[in-house]
Amino acid sequence: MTMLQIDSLSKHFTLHLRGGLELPVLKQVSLEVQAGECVALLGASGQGKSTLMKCLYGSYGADSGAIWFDASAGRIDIAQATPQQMLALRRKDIAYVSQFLRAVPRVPALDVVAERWLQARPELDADEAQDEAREEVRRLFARLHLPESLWDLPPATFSGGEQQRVNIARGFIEPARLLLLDEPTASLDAANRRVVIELIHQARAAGTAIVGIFHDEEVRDAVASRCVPVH
Ligand SMILES: Nc1ncnc2c1ncn2[C@@H]1O[C@H](COP(=O)(O)OP(=O)(O)OP(=O)(O)O)[C@@H](O)[C@H]1O
Repeated sequence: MTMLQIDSLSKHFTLHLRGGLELPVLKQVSLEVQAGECVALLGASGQGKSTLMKCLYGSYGADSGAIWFDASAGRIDIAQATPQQMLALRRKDIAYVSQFLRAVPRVPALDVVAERWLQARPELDADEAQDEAREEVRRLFARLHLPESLWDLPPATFSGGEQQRVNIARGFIEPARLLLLDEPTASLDAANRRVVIELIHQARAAGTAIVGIFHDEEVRDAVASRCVPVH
């Protein structure tokens, strides 16, 4: 089943500090991703891999082209989606794991991740379901070897690798239809890289379509079903 269909997507940036110079970044990119596939984006630094990911997450608009996504509420063109539609997609259907954690200050790591589990279940009473959500998160934190002493603390002061694991937990706690992974293992040790590889295999088996940037070749070889150059 085609989960994502990118049709002739183009995007440029206008460099206002350089007299309005136009920098074309994505030039007629087309790509189809099936449910259960993991597509690794390839390309030298500056070719537009992260820009493409941000277009898929709806953070950037496009100049032309379409991003057809098979959302749970029906097919939608992400390139044309309204901010409200994008927020709804991000609550349940699309997850994004970037290298850096962006979390609301002072919220404990457990709740940063539990929030995603709860958002995907709007039918539940958030107060009543809180314990179940936290239990799910505890299991995943333990699997990712995140020290228990950190679970109730806000992640702002965590190390890079600890923050990345909170980010990974948030991306994987709830199976999304589309999962975007931007260097998910960049600051992890070998044991945690293996856990992330397992999580990616599980997500694929559950039918998630994955698009990722993996500079680590071993990880890329272990998880990608296909590699696609971006230029
Ligand atoms: N918001 C922006 N405004 C202007 N130029 C930008 C912006 N974001 C990215 N660019 C430029 O677009 C090009 C593509 O950047 P992008 O981050 O997508 O590359 P990348 O392939 O992900 O690179 P890397 O592998 O180094 O992360 C670069 O030349 C970059 O300078």
